[in-house]
Amino acid sequence: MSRKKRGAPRGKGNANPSAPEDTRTDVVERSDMHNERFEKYYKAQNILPDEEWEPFLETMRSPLPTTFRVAGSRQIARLLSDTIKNTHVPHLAGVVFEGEAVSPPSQISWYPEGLAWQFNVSKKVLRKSPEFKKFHSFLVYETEVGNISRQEAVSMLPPLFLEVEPHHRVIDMCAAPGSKTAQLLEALHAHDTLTSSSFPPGLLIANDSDHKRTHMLIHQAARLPSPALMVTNHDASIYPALKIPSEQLVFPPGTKARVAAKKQYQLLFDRILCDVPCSGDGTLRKNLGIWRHWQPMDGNGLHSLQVRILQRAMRMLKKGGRIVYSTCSLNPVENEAVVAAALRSIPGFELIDMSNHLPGLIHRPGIKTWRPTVDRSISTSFPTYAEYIQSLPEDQRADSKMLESHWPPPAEEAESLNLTRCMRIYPHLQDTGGFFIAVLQKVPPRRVAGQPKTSSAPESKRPADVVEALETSEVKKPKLAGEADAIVTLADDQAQDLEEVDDDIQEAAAEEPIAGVDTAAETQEAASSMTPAKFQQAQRKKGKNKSSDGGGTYFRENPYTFISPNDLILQKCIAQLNLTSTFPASNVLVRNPTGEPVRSLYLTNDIVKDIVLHNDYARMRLMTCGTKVVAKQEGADAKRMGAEPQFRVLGEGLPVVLPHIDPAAILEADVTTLRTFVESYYPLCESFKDPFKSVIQVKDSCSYIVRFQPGEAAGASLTHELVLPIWKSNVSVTLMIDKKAKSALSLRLFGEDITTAGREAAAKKQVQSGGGTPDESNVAVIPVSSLEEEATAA
Ligand SMILES: C[S@@+](CC[C@H](N)C(=O)[O-])C[C@H]1O[C@@H](n2cnc3c(N)ncnc32)[C@H](O)[C@@H]1O
Repeated sequence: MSRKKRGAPRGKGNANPSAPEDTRTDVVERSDMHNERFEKYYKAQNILPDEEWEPFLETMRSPLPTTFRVAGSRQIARLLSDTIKNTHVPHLAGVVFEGEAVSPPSQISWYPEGLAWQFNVSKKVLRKSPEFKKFHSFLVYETEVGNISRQEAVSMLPPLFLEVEPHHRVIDMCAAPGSKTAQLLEALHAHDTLTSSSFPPGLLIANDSDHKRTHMLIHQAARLPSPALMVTNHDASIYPALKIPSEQLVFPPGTKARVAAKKQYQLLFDRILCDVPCSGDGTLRKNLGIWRHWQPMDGNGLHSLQVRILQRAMRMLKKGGRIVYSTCSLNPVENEAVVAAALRSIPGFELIDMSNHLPGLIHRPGIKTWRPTVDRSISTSFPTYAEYIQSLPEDQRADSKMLESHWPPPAEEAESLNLTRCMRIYPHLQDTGGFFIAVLQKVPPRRVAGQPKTSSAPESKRPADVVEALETSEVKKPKLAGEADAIVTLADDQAQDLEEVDDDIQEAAAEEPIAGVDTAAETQEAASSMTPAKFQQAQRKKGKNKSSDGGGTYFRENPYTFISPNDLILQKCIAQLNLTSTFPASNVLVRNPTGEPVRSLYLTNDIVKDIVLHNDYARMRLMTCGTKVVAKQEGADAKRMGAEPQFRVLGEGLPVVLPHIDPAAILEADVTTLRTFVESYYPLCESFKDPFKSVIQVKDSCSYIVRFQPGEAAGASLTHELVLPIWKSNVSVTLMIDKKAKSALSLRLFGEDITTAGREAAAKKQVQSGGGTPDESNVAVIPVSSLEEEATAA
């Protein structure tokens, strides 16, 4: 019988960002895969017709197929997907392991352009079958370098329903660990080419309330460096209103320039993802411990936070904008109930029908009625909230943890909310996890013939009494450790900030700055009249008086300082790296207490710059923004050259700066040259063949960019050009890419890991498996180290 480890139910630990992750690893046998409460509760919810109940449970008990997405820019993704289709799949077709046929990977039918794959192969096959072993190491390496993202199939859905475009302003409210953030970033960078990254005009803010988990986001995002990315660390339900300068907006005719220049506007978003913390019972197939611990009060307890996060998102959305609300729970209390509560409390939104958006995706409509339970054992349930409240002794009513919004709205209203437009994904339908998605739209401005574009459209209001009834009833019940109150009161607080900036024309006409937020003038004044260190000190002081959001901890990150385009070091860098006049020198920032360009330079696009300049970074709880493109070369070689700092383009930042590098400064090379670079850490200049050898030998010690042209040689076929950074020392040259990226490249080009590290690892394995002493000629003398260390040593 197979033994499985228990994983952390999604959202359990997440709901409380300060709660430690559940890392217990108790073992769950297949015979333990039953939970009476689960079955009783979901049968009562009527989520499935009777005849589907057994297939549903049976699928829940079977292992989830391995699924992955080919990531990166579209062109890279297509290329890699073609490699899988044309090289790996034929190689894996017809594999027989221990007498049984094993199916090769197949494309997920509903994923656009066939860029997502799945296979159902046991670990034993992956480890022991030579064919699958090779495929497995291909996956491992490509995952390491960010070209492949292992992600549950259903988790790929929300970004697809958001339909992000490069100009969109997007926020991912609960983003960590960041698999969906990566997808959103890819959509923002859809116009990238194989070798260079675009500067999309749009924005992606990836937020998570858990400070530690925001570092996962930063790590994940480093795989697709973007000048349009910001990572913040806030409680999404009270996400602060961010300001952008007025120049970004169109003013109605007649607006005085003085008024326009003074005005700050709240940044509203085109697309918002609310992939909220949830009880996670849709992940039962991989988080087997849920079988033991599932109980309905988890969902009941999360409902309030989920509503508040969705309400906050609705307050931050542009007219015509779109929100995707998703959970990996099947519980209507965390799904339709949340959507209904949010729609009832904030007018002007509607659920949109996207049931045909992904042909091939099988899903079921949202449900219009459900039956919340009020105790762990599901022994009591009430058809309506009123009946439930009546059942309680009067002195206990105020302490009840259940809200009216846990119950379905009256039938007629449930109908008018179009809850059936929500989408439920059940595991047995397409061999996936369980999932829920709702797509909400803020009703777009209605254009009246002859009216100017900036005019405000009338809100499509739901009957005021309905909304009021819901809000009043919720306000009356402070429950769940103060959460219930917050559903409405927090949203209302912020509504004062936000609603007046809802319509373009109103925004432009209003003279008053947004209530409750520092004005940009204040921030700019503070920033310009203080050194960054003093500014940070002032923030610290502020922090002492008022505990911050996002976990209530004081915010300790370094400040962000945009350096002058005329800064001497920046100018030197521009000259050294042969950057042309198109390089956006005024969008370069540094992150350190002094605000000097001492180590690394980051590049942002204009909207990120505007946000950083007009908002207090500590109030934003900004963890990072833009992308690191240039770093000071710290090696002995650089030091030998005197006090003059030397800078080099970072591999991760190269696609972003490449369009701004003088083409004449880019060195040309072929596949044979590439092989020499891949085979050793520091190939001597003389070990290359001409013409590259003569070119590199006479170069000064410095950072250079090499363009490797497509071609076939040295046992490899390079199908597309490759542009990589190198560092030239006195007599040797180093390829400045991470050693894992180098191994991945080697595998892709040469079919094996010919890097020093790869050969060392293979030799070690050979010794361990009793294969004898490795062939000395194949083993490098230089110990395996990270590339940063290698570069330093160079
Ligand atoms: C379901 S996970 C998100 C998964 C993520 N979207 C992805 O695709 O990788 C929920 C996340 O919400 C975060 N979270 C929990 N409460 C939050 C809150 N109040 N505000 C923002 N994030 C929160 C958790 O830390 C967790 O990372």
